[in-house]
Amino acid sequence: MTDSIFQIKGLSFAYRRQVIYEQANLTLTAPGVYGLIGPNGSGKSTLFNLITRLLRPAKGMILLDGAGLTPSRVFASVAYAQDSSVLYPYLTGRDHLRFVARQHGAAAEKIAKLSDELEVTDFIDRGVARLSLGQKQRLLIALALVPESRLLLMDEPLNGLDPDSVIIIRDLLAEFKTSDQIVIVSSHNLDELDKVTDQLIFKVDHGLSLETAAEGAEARYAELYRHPRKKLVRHG
Ligand SMILES: Nc1ncnc2c1ncn2[C@@H]1O[C@H](COP(=O)(O)OP(=O)(O)OP(=O)(O)O)[C@@H](O)[C@H]1O
Repeated sequence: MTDSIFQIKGLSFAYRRQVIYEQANLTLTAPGVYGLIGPNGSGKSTLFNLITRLLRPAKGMILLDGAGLTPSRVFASVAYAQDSSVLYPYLTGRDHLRFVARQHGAAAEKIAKLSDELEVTDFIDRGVARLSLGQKQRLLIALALVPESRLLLMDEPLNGLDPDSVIIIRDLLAEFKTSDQIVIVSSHNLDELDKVTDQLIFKVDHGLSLETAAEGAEARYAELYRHPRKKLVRHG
């Protein structure tokens, strides 16, 4: 019997010879918002792809509420706001939202509510190919929120967002602090992460480390990853 609600046990994964995870472990015991932090290319998107089974681990288990994440459990319990390449360029935002709502048996009013909250209503009937990066980003987040999944993964949700949109997402994430959903958000915007959570998951070496960074995400980031600047050699 375990009191973990989300657990990664002995996860190993490599792209050919590039090891990304080696015996990585992570245990989350409470719902809420968690920041996922690591430098470019360290393996954050890879982790989301492993959780959602878009990639298969070489070793290890990923458990949600004590049970392994099979494809049908991923469909039922995990929402993934990936990058905008998953959108169909010739379909509109409304087409996407209706499709996801139908797949998950969500009510039509949900689409209107989320469109309103994420301010996608103005461009909801426009083809995705004609949307800006920030508009696509807001649509992706609205899509991920349709099923009210137990586990919500957001890969760089603040990418390309203007300050107003950042505030919308920040307010939205704040609401998850008290819900029974588990939200894992990867972001390089450490100031924004600090505003929504102090529960941070750092990619360290080939593992994961859950910490409450009392001194803030940026200070901890510097300790973990920043290399001392090379001194400039002056000639002459
Ligand atoms: N399909 C793939 N085939 C081979 N290598 C890959 C593949 N996808 C990612 N990688 C490599 O794996 C490493 C981890 O990539 P990943 O996209 O998970 O990092 P990330 O932490 O999400 O990066 P970023 O912060 O830049 O988004 C990188 O070195 C990347 O080049």
